[in-house]
Amino acid sequence: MKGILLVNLGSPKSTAVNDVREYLDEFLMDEKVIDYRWFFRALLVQGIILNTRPKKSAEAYKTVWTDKGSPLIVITEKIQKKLQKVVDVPVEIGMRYAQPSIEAGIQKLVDQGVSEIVLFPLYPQYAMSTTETVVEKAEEVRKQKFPKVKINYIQPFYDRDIYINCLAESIREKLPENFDALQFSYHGVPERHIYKTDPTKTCNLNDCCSRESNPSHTFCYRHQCFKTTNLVIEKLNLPKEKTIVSFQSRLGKDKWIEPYTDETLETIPKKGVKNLAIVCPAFVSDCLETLEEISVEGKEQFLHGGGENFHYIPCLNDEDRWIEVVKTLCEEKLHEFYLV
Ligand SMILES: C=CC1=C(C)c2cc3[nH]c(cc4nc(cc5[nH]c(cc1n2)c(C)c5CCC(=O)O)C(CCC(=O)O)=C4C)c(C)c3C=C
Ligand SMILES: [Fe+2]
Ligand SMILES: [Fe+2]
Repeated sequence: MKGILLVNLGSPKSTAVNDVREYLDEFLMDEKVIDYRWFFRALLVQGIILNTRPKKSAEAYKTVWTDKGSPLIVITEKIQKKLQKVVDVPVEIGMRYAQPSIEAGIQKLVDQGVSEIVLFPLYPQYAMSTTETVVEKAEEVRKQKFPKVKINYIQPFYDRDIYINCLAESIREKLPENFDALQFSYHGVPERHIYKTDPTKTCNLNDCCSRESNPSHTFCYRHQCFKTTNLVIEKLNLPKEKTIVSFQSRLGKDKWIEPYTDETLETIPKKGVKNLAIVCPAFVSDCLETLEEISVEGKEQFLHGGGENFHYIPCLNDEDRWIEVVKTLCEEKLHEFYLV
């Protein structure tokens, strides 16, 4: 029997500082996220970051937390429930970090008689710190705990027509009547991650990422963000000069991919952008990084820089048109089980 596992990043189990610390410890000690050798990673994460960040992050989580828990998990559960209504195989969720874990999700499917799983990492663009770590973790769990189970992974869908149409329509509906620019703010990654995962060693992180084709693009997160943006802009018929791409959520002292969202928000009002619409297409569900970092902090940065109107466009969340896309992508992979 077949089943579907939707995998998202995960959140702390509560906004208590200790729970946030435990979550950040698991997340940041993942060598696909902070890719230093164990000793240096432990020194940075456990010796420095975990001394101060959990308190600050817990405060931020408190501002977005709902009665039912973290927005990211609540929304992923809503996607699961809606998808379950339109497909005829069991659907479960698993988080890369904290609970409900990937292992718990697979166990629930196995308990329902599933032996062939379509696993959907809920990230449109490929990154070592998202897609790759999910696949690695799921394979580790499968080999250790469920050796008889087969898993088929859904690939990044950043340029798929069905996804682009869905994202463009969702943005179109929510765009305010008057805006000077539409900003696409993607989660950032350290530059080093892109060089590391580029098997062709051809990406220079400059104009290369915006070229139409280059062998490095399959694993270039920066290119995939540009591509999603360009395809959406085309669908929306927007002039390119009216759009901005930037990368948010930097952590630590390394160089991250540019341009940075916070700096952009502070400077664009001086260049004439007073009315801004902003969307975050690296996230399929709203979460701390969109609801707090962009909607609250980002808005302050923009207004502080001289901006007048800041309009945040929510993620796809559990919109029906997005559930249709999830269904189609899952069904494609479910069918592949019949072909092998
Ligand atoms: C959308 C894709 C994501 C990428 C790429 C990504 C890379 C990445 N993130 C960190 C550090 C942190 N990220 C945090 C939160 C967070 N990150 C993503 C997604 C991506 N991260 C999401 C969906 C969330 C929100 C989780 C939630 O519960 O709502 C955090 C925790 C919050 C905080 O303290 O600010 C950290 C830390 C790194 C280092 C990284 C790439 C190397
Ligand atoms: Fe992150
Ligand atoms: Fe690139």
